[in-house]
Amino acid sequence: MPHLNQSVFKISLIGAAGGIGQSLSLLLKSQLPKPEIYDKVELCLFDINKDVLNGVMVDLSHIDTLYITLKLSQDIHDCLHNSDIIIMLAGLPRRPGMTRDDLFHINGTIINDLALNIMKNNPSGSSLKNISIVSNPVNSLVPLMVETFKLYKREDLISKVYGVTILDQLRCNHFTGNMNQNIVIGGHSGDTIVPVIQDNELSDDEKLEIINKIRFGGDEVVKAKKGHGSATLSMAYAGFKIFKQFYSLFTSIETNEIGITLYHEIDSCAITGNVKPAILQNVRFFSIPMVIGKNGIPISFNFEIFKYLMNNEFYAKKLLPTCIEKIIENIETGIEKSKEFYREQ
Ligand SMILES: NC(=O)c1ccc[n+]([C@@H]2O[C@H](COP(=O)([O-])OP(=O)(O)OC[C@H]3O[C@@H](n4cnc5c(N)ncnc54)[C@H](O)[C@@H]3O)[C@@H](O)[C@H]2O)c1
Ligand SMILES: O=C(O)C[C@H](O)C(=O)O
Repeated sequence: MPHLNQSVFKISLIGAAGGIGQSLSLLLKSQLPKPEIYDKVELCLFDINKDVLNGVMVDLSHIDTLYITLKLSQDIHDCLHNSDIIIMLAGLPRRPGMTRDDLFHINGTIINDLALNIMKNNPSGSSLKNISIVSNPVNSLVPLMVETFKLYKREDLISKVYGVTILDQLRCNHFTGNMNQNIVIGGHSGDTIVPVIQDNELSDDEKLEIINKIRFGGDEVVKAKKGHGSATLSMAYAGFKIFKQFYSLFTSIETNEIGITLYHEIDSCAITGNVKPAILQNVRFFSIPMVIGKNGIPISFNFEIFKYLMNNEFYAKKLLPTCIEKIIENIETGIEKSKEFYREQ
């Protein structure tokens, strides 16, 4: 709950000096509306690249949304302490020829450190409501963080961890030329991305052509940037859509729940809603439409789309089994690594 005197809603951006970090900071500082149940918003920026971060901070500070203050954190503890939303953008982006899984070795270590620091700075009962992971590989980093919280018996944090997969939805809208008809579920890399194209006019081959454009949209950007990183601008725009929704959930009076599609643990026992389909029996994490309540935790998952998918051979026999095989492998990679880190600590 906000404090009575000058209550502050704190958003922490880790990796704020990077390509996504700069653009997303701009959108948050310039576009977030005044909070209704807090007096002000603090955008807390952290990055190991202090020189760039300082420049970004000074630059952004001239934007005249006076109810949003900026803070450059010198250390991660200061940035995470008393946070309401933590947005994780830190880590290596891909270069041409790399897969997202190739980033796991380095970004996995960064995520593990972050998980330990989140636990240190946000005791049970703290204001923390949301931890969103943008860094890649999302499919493995989310399980790594969730499992770390489990190993340290911080169950209070588990359901607040989300993987940001919305860029695939934007690409789906772009490549199909349709904003509302098709949803994207699964994970966030190659075959684990499952755009559900419900257009009876298209043959399976025509659908597959569009699906592959969506699946490899990230590669298209990496190639076009010629070694200068991966998607940053479209990611910042996509991320802002999600964070604006979370912000409204937590800071406005009227919004009591939000409907959103994110990568999350789908085994949480506290969840009600329609039953997890049999085909996902061994899948612990998946991106699926869900409803999130005021405390930042899913109220229900919506597996409705599986009725369509299981009656459609193209999805039931081809796309889903390949997605599931790969996503289970990615999840295992994250979980095994968290156990390895735990044993070493
Ligand atoms: N989920 C998605 O859809 C999606 C989309 C695009 C990019 N990404 C991923 O997001 C991540 C960031 O991408 P980017 O283009 O902004 O990269 P970038 O290299 O431009 O920025 C990353 C920033 O992280 C900082 N950093 C590195 N280690 C850190 C640490 N331990 N603590 C704090 N800061 C640290 C760097 O100094 C840098 O400023 C990458 O892993 C990329 O693959 C995900
Ligand atoms: O492709 C990447 O490595 C970045 C991101 O995951 C994307 O989909 O653009």
